[in-house]
Amino acid sequence: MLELRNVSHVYGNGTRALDDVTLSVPTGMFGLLGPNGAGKSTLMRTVATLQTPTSGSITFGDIDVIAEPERLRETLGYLPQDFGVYPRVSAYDMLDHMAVLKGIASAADRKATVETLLNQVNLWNVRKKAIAGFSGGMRQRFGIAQALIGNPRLIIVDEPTAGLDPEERNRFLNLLAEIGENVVVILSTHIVEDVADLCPRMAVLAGGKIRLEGAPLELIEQARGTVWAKAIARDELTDVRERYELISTRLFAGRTIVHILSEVDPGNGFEPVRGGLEDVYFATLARTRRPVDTAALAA
Ligand SMILES: Nc1ncnc2c1ncn2[C@@H]1O[C@H](COP(=O)(O)OP(=O)(O)OP(=O)(O)O)[C@@H](O)[C@H]1O
Repeated sequence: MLELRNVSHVYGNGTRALDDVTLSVPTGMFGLLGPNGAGKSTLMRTVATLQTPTSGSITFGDIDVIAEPERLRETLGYLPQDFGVYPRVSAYDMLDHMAVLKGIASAADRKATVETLLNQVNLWNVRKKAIAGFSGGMRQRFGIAQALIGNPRLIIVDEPTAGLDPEERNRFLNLLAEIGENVVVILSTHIVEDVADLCPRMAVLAGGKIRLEGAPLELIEQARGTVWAKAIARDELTDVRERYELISTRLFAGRTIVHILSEVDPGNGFEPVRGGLEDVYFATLARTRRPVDTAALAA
C-alpha cells in the first residue's frame, strides 16, 4: 500500500503544484485522472523520488519514501511521461544495459530477465532493432519492459497512452492489466477511458488537490440523478452554456447532445441519464471551477 499524507509541493516560482494531497493506493491498478497542469507529473515524480515535496509524508509498506529514497528505488518501476532521447541501440542491448544499472550482475540472470521481458511486451521479434526507429506504441512497450526490470512492487506510468493509435493503446492497456494484478500500479492520464477500462480505484486531481476518489462504478452510481441530457440544435449551445452547468457535448446523428449537471430536475426537455465515468470526471472538474460560495464558508 502506498500512502501519501498532506503532500504539498511549491515550485521556486511560487506555483503550488500539489496542495495537501492525502491518498491511499492499494494493490492493483489505480487511475490518477486530471487535466493538463493538474499536478499529475509532479505527483508521479515525487513518488518516484525524483523530487522532494515541500511538505508531507509518503510511505510504501514499511519504506519511508522521502527519508529512504534508495530503498524505494529498489522496488520501483517508472515510465516517465517523456522518456527523452531514444538511442540508436537495439532494444535487447539497451534492456541489458539497464538491467546492469538495476544491479542484476550475473550475465545469466540478465539474459533470462531481458528475454522474458522482451517476450512479455511483445518486442521479441524486433529485439535487434534500434529503439530510435520504433513506433510510439513500441517505445511505450519498451518503456514498460525497462520499468519491469527487477520485479518492482510499485510501478508508475505517466500518461502512457497519449499519442497511441487505438490498437496500440489496447495492446498497451492489456499489458498493464496483466502486470497490475499483484503490484501497485499508478496510471496517470487525462484519458477517461484508460481509467474506466482498467482501474478498480481512481482519483481525480485538479489544481493540485484530490477532488474525488473511489471505485469508478461507485462514483458513477453516486452521480445518478445529477446528470441530464438533451438533444439540441447547434445554435442553442450558447444559451445552454449560459443557463446550465454544461459538462459535455457530443454529436450524434447531426444533433448536439448536451449533458448538464443539476442536483434538481432542470425541466425544459432534459432527461435524466445514467452518466458514465466521463460525466463523473467532467462534473468534478465543473464543480472545481465553481466560484467559492463565500456565504456558505462564512456560515
Ligand atoms: N519545474 C517547474 N517549475 C515551475 N512550475 C512547474 C514546474 N513543473 C511543473 N510546474 C507547474 O506545476 C503545475 C503542475 O504541473 P504538472 O506537470 O505536475 O501537471 P500535469 O498534471 O502532469 O500536467 P501535464 O499533463 O500538462 O504534464 C503546472 O502549473 C505547471 O506549470
